[in-house]
Amino acid sequence: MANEDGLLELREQLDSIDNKILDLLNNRMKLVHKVGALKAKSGGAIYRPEREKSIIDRLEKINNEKNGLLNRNAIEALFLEIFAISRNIELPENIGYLGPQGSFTHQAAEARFGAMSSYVSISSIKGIFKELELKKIKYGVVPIENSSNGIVNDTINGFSNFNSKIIAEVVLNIHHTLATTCDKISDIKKIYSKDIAFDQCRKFLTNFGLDEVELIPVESTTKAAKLSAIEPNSAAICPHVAAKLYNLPILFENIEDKDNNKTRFFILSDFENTPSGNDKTSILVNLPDEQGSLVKFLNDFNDAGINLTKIKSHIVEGNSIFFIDFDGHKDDENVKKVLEKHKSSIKILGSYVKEIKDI
Ligand SMILES: C=C(O[C@@H]1C=C(C(=O)O)C=C[C@H]1O)C(=O)O
Repeated sequence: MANEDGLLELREQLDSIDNKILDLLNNRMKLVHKVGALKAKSGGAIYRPEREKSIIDRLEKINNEKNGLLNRNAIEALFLEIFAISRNIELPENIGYLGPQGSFTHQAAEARFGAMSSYVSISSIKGIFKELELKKIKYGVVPIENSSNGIVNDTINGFSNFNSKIIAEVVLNIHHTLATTCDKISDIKKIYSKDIAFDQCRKFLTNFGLDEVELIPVESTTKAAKLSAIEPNSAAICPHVAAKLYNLPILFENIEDKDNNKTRFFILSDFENTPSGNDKTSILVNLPDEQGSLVKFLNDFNDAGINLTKIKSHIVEGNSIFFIDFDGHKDDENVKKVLEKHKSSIKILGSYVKEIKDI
């Protein structure tokens, strides 16, 4: 009983702290509302990733100085949700993601825009670029590359044909699950998934004798979960969110062969970020078909002290183009000069806060 009394007392203290947190959050939302009104007057962007990053950096620093119990991940999880709710109070805006519902892109969108936002599932990457251009959505979330399968061609094509800007990147660890209503692995007679996911889970399938059962490729892992949920003796290889969506029990988690399977996503919109001090820039480059043109181009970056972090070649309508990432913001003095010199062969896709995780 003495213990129980102690519990009641602690719970009273927690209740009183929660009441204060609620009051503080409401005060914060009142200020956010005023920021929204100012932005409405000036036409300023609602989502300011560089400001959000600087808030999280500041809070992490204070937390560490005070030996707080929270780590960066916890601070980020709490505050990204607060920011997402704040943005909805400033102005609710639609977010389009490459669907279907429960896809990894949906998961990436939720990681940045939180639970309260209004999401639209769009069935193709081109469709996302189109909806952005028509202003039917304010933000679009698309995959750009995966550590096992490389660059996503449809996204590069979208950048060549449309003018949306990259305003943020999100890197997700990709985990697959084996989800099924079967109690035993030996009851599974067929498995639904996307062909890429079968490839990424080969070892697991062989080790559990599942390479002999029928593997049925479908267009999405969400569809795989949906089909398996209603079909006895079947299973799905799908993300956690997709299994949850169809109440499909998860038999095994993290069944992918490589445990560092990551996908990088871009958040697209119609505005440009101001520098945050820790940015990356992405460009598309279409160089003249002459000897040494790529070497000369890259040398100019080197001479300006710019660190190139990625270069991938890609074919668009028979032309070879390069997708390049480098450290820095397009408005940094050294970057500006190089971009200006090559402006006829470059398309700037956006400058955005660099994610800590990389692929
Ligand atoms: C309130 C603002 O708008 C948004 C919400 C933020 C917040 O809740 O702190 C921060 C940046 C913006 O994404 C702002 O720009 O200051």
